[in-house]
Amino acid sequence: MAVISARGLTKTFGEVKAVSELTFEVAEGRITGFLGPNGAGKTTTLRMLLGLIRPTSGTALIDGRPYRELTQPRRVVGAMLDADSFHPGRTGRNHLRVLAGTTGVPPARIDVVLDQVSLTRDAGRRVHGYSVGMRQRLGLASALLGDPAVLILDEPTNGLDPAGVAWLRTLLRNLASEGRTVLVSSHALAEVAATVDDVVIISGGQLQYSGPLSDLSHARTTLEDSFLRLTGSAS
Ligand SMILES: Nc1ncnc2c1ncn2[C@@H]1O[C@H](COP(=O)(O)OP(=O)(O)OP(=O)(O)O)[C@@H](O)[C@H]1O
Repeated sequence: MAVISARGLTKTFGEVKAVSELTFEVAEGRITGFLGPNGAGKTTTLRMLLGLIRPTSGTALIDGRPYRELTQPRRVVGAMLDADSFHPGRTGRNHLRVLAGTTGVPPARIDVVLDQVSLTRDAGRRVHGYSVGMRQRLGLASALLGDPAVLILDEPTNGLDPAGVAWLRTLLRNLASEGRTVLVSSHALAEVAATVDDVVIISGGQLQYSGPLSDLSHARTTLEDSFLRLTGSAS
């Protein structure tokens, strides 16, 4: 059974059909890139997977159940959608402490995830003084706090410097090799090509491709070539 599965997933906002009849699966133990041009419907899809908005029709399942029906959702799924949603007056460590308290995660996990994202040294600083990359790392730490089997990350490389991007690539690979399911949306196609096993590409809310990266990009065709062709965005 696929760990993440979308079946006929559709969302309309008034006149706008943001996501249309989307069907795809995301396998465990692999990194899957979720790609599409601006406005393609990626964030809307991720928000439906995470139970933040209700599909107009179709289903979004994690471990065979809608997110809202998972008994301990934070322990099953770690998500990073908006890395800028922290209380600015809290320190990084306090943010994680509050999150651990509300989600029933053992406090001992706080030091583990701070170390995992290399934020231990800055954990006592208030978030309003954090750089963009440090906020991204805190977002990742929050996603990892419940030691989840599934990670859903929206643009996690945003604001990371080149060393940070390389670090994230290794982190995601390690998480996948532990058997976790990793779904990552991104516009950074060269980085995606260097990181993922599978890709799901959408455009105009509709599925354009779902499958192994190796079927899309090879010696003469880059992921960017395929993306531009599949999404009709070639100029
Ligand atoms: N709450 C909302 N109300 C109205 N329209 C919305 C809402 N959320 C998203 N949309 C519309 O749905 C479409 C898909 O938006 P979405 O944010 O999912 O795209 P995206 O692929 O994540 O884009 P980007 O790469 O620019 O972040 C867009 O036309 C957007 O304007």
